[in-house]
Amino acid sequence: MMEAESGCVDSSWVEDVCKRFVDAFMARSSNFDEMTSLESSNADINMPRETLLNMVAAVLHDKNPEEAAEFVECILKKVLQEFQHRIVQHKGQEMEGINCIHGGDAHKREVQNNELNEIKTILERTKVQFQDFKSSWEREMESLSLRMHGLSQAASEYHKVAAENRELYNQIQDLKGNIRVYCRVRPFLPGQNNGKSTVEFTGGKGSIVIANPMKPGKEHRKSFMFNKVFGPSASQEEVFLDTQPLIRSILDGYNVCIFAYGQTGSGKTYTMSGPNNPSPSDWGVNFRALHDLFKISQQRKDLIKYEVAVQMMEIYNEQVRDLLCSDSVNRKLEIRNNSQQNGLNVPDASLLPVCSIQDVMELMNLGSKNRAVGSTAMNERSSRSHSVLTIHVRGVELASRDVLRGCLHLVDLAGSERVDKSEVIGERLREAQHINKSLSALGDVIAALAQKSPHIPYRNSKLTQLLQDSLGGQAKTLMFVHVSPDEDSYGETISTLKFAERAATVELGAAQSNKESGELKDLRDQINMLRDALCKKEGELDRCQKELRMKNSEILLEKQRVKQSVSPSHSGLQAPGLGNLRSPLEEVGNTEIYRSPSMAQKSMPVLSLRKSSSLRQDSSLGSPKFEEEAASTEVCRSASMLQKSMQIVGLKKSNSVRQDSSLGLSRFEEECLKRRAYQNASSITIPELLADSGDSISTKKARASHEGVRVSPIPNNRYDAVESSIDIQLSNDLTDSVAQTYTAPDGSSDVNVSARKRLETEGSSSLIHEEYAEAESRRTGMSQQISDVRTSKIGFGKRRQDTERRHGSHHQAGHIAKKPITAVETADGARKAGRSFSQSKLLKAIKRTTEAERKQNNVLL
Ligand SMILES: Nc1ncnc2c1ncn2[C@@H]1O[C@H](COP(=O)(O)OP(=O)(O)OP(=O)(O)O)[C@@H](O)[C@H]1O
Repeated sequence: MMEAESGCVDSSWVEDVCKRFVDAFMARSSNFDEMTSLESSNADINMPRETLLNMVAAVLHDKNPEEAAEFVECILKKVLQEFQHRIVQHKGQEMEGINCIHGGDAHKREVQNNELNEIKTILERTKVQFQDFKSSWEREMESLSLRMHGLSQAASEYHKVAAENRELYNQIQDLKGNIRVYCRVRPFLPGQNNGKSTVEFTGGKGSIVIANPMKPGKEHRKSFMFNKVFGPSASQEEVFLDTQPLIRSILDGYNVCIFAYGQTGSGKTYTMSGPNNPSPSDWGVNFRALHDLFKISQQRKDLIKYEVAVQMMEIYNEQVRDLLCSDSVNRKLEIRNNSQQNGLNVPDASLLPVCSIQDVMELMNLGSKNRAVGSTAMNERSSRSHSVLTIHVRGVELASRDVLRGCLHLVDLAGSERVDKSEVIGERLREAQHINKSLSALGDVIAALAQKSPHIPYRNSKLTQLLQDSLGGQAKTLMFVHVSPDEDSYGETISTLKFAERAATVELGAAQSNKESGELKDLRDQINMLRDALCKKEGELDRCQKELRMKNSEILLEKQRVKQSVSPSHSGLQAPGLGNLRSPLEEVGNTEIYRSPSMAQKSMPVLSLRKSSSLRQDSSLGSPKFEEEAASTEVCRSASMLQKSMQIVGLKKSNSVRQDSSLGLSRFEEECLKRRAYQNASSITIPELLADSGDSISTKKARASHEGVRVSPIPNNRYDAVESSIDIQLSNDLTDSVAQTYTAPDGSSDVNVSARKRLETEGSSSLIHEEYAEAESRRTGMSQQISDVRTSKIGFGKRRQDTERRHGSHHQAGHIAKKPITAVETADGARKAGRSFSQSKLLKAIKRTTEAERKQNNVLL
């Protein structure tokens, strides 16, 4: 081996040395080869050989040969150690299993133990590290949660503030009463050009930008602002979400109107009702609103009791039709303006109560079937009428009994359309013209309202008439304006949005709740009740007045008839029709009427009854009691007649026959005797004439006529007296009695003709029976007296002398007739003076007197 010139070792020498060392090294490491008996292992070992050669060569090439051996050995040792260590590490895992199976030797076990210990140490270290990490993580989490809590609080505050803001905004809207406008863009329909849309932008804050497809460029874009804009992807639920607060306010007594406006086919019906046969997720505003109504009313059921009823109608060709009625085509309805009390603008339309959403769906299906729809080029199922679904809610607060009335109009307008585009003809064309006319009337109303014009032309169409309360009243009004995204509809879209923009500026004034307090309701009910009662009474009064007029005219007629019959030219003794001179039924006293206590009291003056405490308008007053009083009245009447009779015969009005309870019985009997004397005197007048001259009546009449003596039993002024008398019946009775007495010269005169007639005409009232009985007894008494006179002629001459002395001999017959008239007037006057009889005593007295008279007559006979 030779040294290099530069002092460096020769390369061949290096190579040789390297080789030897590497071989030695490889020999020492042969035990590893055994361990790795695999083929592949050789390749692995060959590799270090090359590497070792290179390494050793690299180390040795600048070393002296003396130091080389030592140096290389040292390196190789180190390399070997490292190699062994690595081999152990590398193979350790594989050997582990084998050592376990075969028990392994102690060394291996030791290695394993070492490794295990090492692993344990690592594990312990890792544990400690993990603990540290955990505690630091916990600390971090804690601080994070604190921060999160703060953030969530801030978020909730934000939501609260946002909700408050919205509420305040709505309140401002309510106060101003603006018509709220929500805009909805329909998606492209299957088959439509999806590529080009006129709607360029829709913003969450209510802005929408429409681009002109024919003129690109910024200047041809138009933007509009509304309360809310829903893009084509907005779901039915999203659309309804902002409508919900309005539904709640219906239950608080507000009137709400939601109407859908837009060109034909833009999605109005879809928004309001949903597609045909909708699933709950497709439900339109109508169903959702009612669903909410029932839900909220159910939640409030412990506080307020709600009743919900539904009306559904349509305006087709300017006619309002009931959609819930089978005969809707023929039944035309009228619209009443100016908020009716019950909130019904169309009171004649069917109003059906509903309790659940199912009821509503059934009714709406029925209504939809009855609605006028047709196919146009623009829409396969186009609504040809404006449909109005009205929900009436009435709630009664259980505690205060306050009444809330709310009403919701859901209006799906027919679509505006260009007749050339919709290619309609015939009936469809007529419908389109009506639709466009009414929509333009709506536009006029909106324009007038926006300009605060003094005249709002509501009456120009049925549609504006129907919406009058919602557009000009105190309702909350929301308009859904619909646009189609397709390019063809650009013109209609712009005009629709302009219309909506104008509508948004309309201020309706603050909405007002229809709440009626319980007390007010009671008072109103009372007023209504009293008004009804008053109407009834007025009706009765009218009827009574009519009857009274009729009776008065009857009396007048009767009076004229009687006047004619008793005129001076009429010389007959009999006064024809005198017995018919009757007072009206009420005036003579009908016991049926008197059964009513109030009528009894009223009738007391007629019957000369003293207002008795026992006959007060008291419900305890039994009719028998009254009959008793009425019977006493008859006694009164008899007593009054007695007075009259006494006057007729010229007796001075006696104080002893005062209408006084102190009337003594014996005194009364005395008076009765006098009365009998009168009766004798009065009843014998004509018989006396007959007996005196022996002439017949006709002869007597002829003679009287020749002498210029009027033989009229009742002079004309008698009737004036009758008329002036309150108790016309009393006078009539007396007149009848007297008249009948004169007409029966043979003593068989029927003095009770009038009573019998009354019995026939007025029915079998106990009063008339009594009267009849009394008249009958009087007749018997008079007949008796006539026959008495015939036989005895007691006192005739004296009475005649008295008569002649008072009235002169020429007027004997006339005087006889005149006396009763004066007597009647006097008796009436006395009665009018208000003196009353003690009824029961008088009744007894008269009975006793009659008995006494009868006895006396018998004696006389
Ligand atoms: N938001 C929407 N999503 C899906 N489809 C819609 C939507 N809006 C409308 N449509 C569909 O568009 C079509 C026309 O809608 P719709 O009948 O509601 O229009 P319209 O405005 O009521 O028309 P018209 O005034 O002629 O009655 C229907 O087939 C409907 O299903």
